[in-house]
Amino acid sequence: MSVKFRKLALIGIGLIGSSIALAARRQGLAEVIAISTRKSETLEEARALNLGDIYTLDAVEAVRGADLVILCTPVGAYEGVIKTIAGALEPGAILSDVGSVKAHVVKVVGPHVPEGVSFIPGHPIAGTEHSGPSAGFPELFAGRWCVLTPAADVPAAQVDKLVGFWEAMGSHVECMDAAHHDMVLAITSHIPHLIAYNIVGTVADLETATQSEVIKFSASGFRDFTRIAASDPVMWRDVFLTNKEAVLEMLGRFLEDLSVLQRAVRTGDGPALEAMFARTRAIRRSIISAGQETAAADFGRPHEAPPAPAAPLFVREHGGGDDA
Ligand SMILES: NC(=O)c1ccc[n+]([C@@H]2O[C@H](COP(=O)([O-])OP(=O)(O)OC[C@H]3O[C@@H](n4cnc5c(N)ncnc54)[C@H](O)[C@@H]3O)[C@@H](O)[C@H]2O)c1
Ligand SMILES: O=C(O)C(=O)C[C@]1(C(=O)O)C=C[C@@H](O)C=C1
Repeated sequence: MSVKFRKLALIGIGLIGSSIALAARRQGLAEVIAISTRKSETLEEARALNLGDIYTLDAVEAVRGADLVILCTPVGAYEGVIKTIAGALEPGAILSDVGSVKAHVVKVVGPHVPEGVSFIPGHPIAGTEHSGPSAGFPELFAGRWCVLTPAADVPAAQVDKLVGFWEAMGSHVECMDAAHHDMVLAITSHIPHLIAYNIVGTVADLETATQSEVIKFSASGFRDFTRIAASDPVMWRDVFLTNKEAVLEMLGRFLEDLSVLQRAVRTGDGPALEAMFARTRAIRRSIISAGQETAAADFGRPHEAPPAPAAPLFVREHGGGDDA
C-alpha cells in the first residue's frame, strides 16, 4: 500500500524524531514535515541539519493541518504537550507517539484526544545511547520491530495507514495491548537498562584505585554495560517513573533468579552454572538468527586483527605447552 501524508508534525526532535524525519523524507512519506521542540537551540540544530520544512517552537502551529502527528519527546512531557495541541488536532488526523512505555501514554494522552482523531500509540524498538537531533539516521528502523497499541474503536484503515508508514521506513509492525507491551519491554529493555545503570554506578562508587583499574581494564564485559548506561537520563527517568508496576514485577523475578545463581556460585554448583550459561548462549544465537543482532564480536569496533605487540606480552619462564 502506498502511504503519503499531507503534513507530518513531529513534536520533539531528538534521536527518534530526527530519524523519523530523515526516513520519512527519504521514502517520500509526507509532503511537508513540521518540526516543533521546546528549546530554540534544538530547533536551530534541526534546521541546520535540514530535517524538515517548517520549524516552530509553537507545537500548535506544527500540528495545525497535520494528518499525522507523532509525539517524540520523553514520555514525561506528553501530558503537557497533548493539553497544548489537543484543540488544534484536525478531524481525520492520526495522533501517535514513539514512547518506550504504553499504558501510561494511553492514560495521560487518551482522555484529551478530540473526537474524530485516531489515537494510535506506537513504539519503535530501535535506538542507540545517543540523543538529540544530530543523533538520528534514516536506517534506524530498518529491520527493527515497531509495536502499535491501537484501541479497539480506532478505524482499521487508520491503523493500516500507520502500519504502512512504519513499514515504508523498514520496520516490521506488530499490534498488541498496551499492558502486554509494557510487561514485555520491562524485561527486554527496561530491566537491562536498570542493570547497566546499576553496575556502572557501583563502579563509580568504588574506591578510587579500584575504579581507575576498572576503567583501565574495561575492554571486558563491563564495556558493553557502559554503552547502555550512557543512554539519555531524562528519557530513562521517565520510563521508570511510568512503567513502575511492570518493572517491579520483572525485577522481582530477576532478583529471584540472581539468588539462584548466587547460591550456585557459593556452593560451587558447576553443573547448575553450566546449564544456565548454555541456555542463555542459545538465546543469544536465536536473536542473531532472527536478524536482530549480528554475530560480530566487539560490536562497534574494527574487526581486523589487532597489530602484533612490539614485545611479547608475557614471557614464560618455562617453555612448552600450547596455551602461550
Ligand atoms: N533513545 C532510544 O533508544 C529510544 C528508542 C525508542 C523509543 N524512544 C522513545 O522516544 C522518545 C524520544 O526519545 P529520544 O531518544 O529521541 O530522546 P532525545 O532526548 O534524543 O529527544 C527528545 C526531544 O524532545 C524534546 N523535548 C523535551 N521536552 C519537550 C517538550 N515539553 N516539548 C517539546 N519538545 C520537548 C527535546 O528537546 C528533544 O528534542 C522517548 O519517549 C523515548 O522513550 C527512545
Ligand atoms: O540499543 C540501544 O541503545 C537501546 O537501548 C534501544 C532500546 C532498547 O532497549 O532496545 C531502548 C529503548 C527503547 O524504547 C527501544 C530500544
